[in-house]
Amino acid sequence: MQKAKSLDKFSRSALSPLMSNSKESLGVAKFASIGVNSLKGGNLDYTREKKISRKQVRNVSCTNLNGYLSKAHYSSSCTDNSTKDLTSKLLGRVPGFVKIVEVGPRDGLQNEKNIVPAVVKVELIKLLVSSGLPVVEATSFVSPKWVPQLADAKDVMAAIQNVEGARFPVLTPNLKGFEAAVAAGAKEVAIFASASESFSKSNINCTIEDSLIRYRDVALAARELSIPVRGYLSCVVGCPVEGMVPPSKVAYVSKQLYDMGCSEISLGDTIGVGTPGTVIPMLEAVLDAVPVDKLAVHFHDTYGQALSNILASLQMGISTVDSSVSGLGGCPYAKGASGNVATEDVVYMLNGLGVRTNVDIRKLMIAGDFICKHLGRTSGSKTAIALSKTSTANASKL
Ligand SMILES: CC(C)(COP(=O)([O-])OP(=O)([O-])OC[C@H]1O[C@@H](n2cnc3c(N)ncnc32)[C@H](O)[C@@H]1OP(=O)([O-])[O-])[C@@H](O)C(=O)NCCC(=O)NCCSC(=O)C[C@@](C)(O)CC(=O)[O-]
Repeated sequence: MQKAKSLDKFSRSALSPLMSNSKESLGVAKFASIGVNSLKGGNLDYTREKKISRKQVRNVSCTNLNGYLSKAHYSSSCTDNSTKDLTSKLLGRVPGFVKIVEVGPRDGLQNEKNIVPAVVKVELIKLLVSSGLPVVEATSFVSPKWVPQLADAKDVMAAIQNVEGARFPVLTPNLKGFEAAVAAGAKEVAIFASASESFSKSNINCTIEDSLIRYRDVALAARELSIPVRGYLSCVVGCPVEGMVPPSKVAYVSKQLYDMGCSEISLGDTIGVGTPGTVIPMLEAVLDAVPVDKLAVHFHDTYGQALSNILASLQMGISTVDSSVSGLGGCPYAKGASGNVATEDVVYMLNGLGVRTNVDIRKLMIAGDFICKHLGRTSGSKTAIALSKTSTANASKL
């Protein structure tokens, strides 16, 4: 029901102007080419399009980049009615507010070979919180033999007990981890299943069904303490071993996580192979099983597709997006997995769409700068790189 409603609205508002048949999954691939052709072919007058662009550029230049950094450059500044119509047709379902779940301190660092001292992790968390991020995943209570980088989970949690302004969920793979997390002061936890058998085995050393049995125990224990549980689902479009993962499998495991009481289910493209052509059919299937307001998306950016996939997800009504500052990240048990989509890039896109996040991109860049300096590498965020090159005069106005 939920999906029918959401997709109906989705295809009417977002896809229908560009798709010949929104019922066909394959149409998604057509979507791009039909869209481009019709725009080029005369549905939109090319000259007028150029004028609009110039006007937008004027608007942007007179606000010294602020149009791109803090508000929609389309919404208030653009007065052309037909452009507004097209914009609202294409972006009509994009929510007005998106909750960003920052996973940098956990997903971003778990794959780092050199141990990052707890004090650096704590400072990173504090900087991220001060940028306005509402949720910062702090660490994992997993086996230190499996993920040595996060063996200091207890110390990190102890140091952020008095940090206010954000929630700090932590990963717990089993009851042992859950109990340790609660003892360390965690008020929210996350469990992590997979839609691929091979990945389940390599990441948590058990089958999908066995992991669900374990996670039901964790969910039950959490319910008794009124602790919210987020459910991650990995490999939602592709697995490093099995290749393509069928949407029906993703929908099945999502439903299991939802039924055991997960307050949110985060759909992870663990190895970043998805495109809107595979992500949309996957989301269609999941929306059959789980209400849209319980879903989050978690894209790695291996093939540079993360922002397109996020936009498609927003157009389908999803309003929670995971990302990692400076694009840090990767899963030690997913061969080929690269960094998460960079939080700075997500915030920049959302600002451009007029979507609120309450995140201050300048402060976010300070957090990114801090951790990149510590790791001795350049940022994986195109936005951070571009903005750091703007003149000091402009940067001070961000
Ligand atoms: C699940 C296990 C523990 C099974 O690992 P196992 O070896 O099958 O577990 P076991 O029960 O046989 O225990 C082995 C040892 O680990 C200990 N142990 C057992 N549990 C814990 C615990 N919670 N905390 C601390 N220690 C623990 C246990 O006490 C024992 O210690 P020993 O007797 O050998 O000294 C292991 O496979 C594990 O820790 N896996 C975690 C892997 C991981 O963290 N992966 C990355 C996160 S998932 C991800 O990144 C994807 C995501 C979420 O970002 C979304 C996406 O992008 O797709």
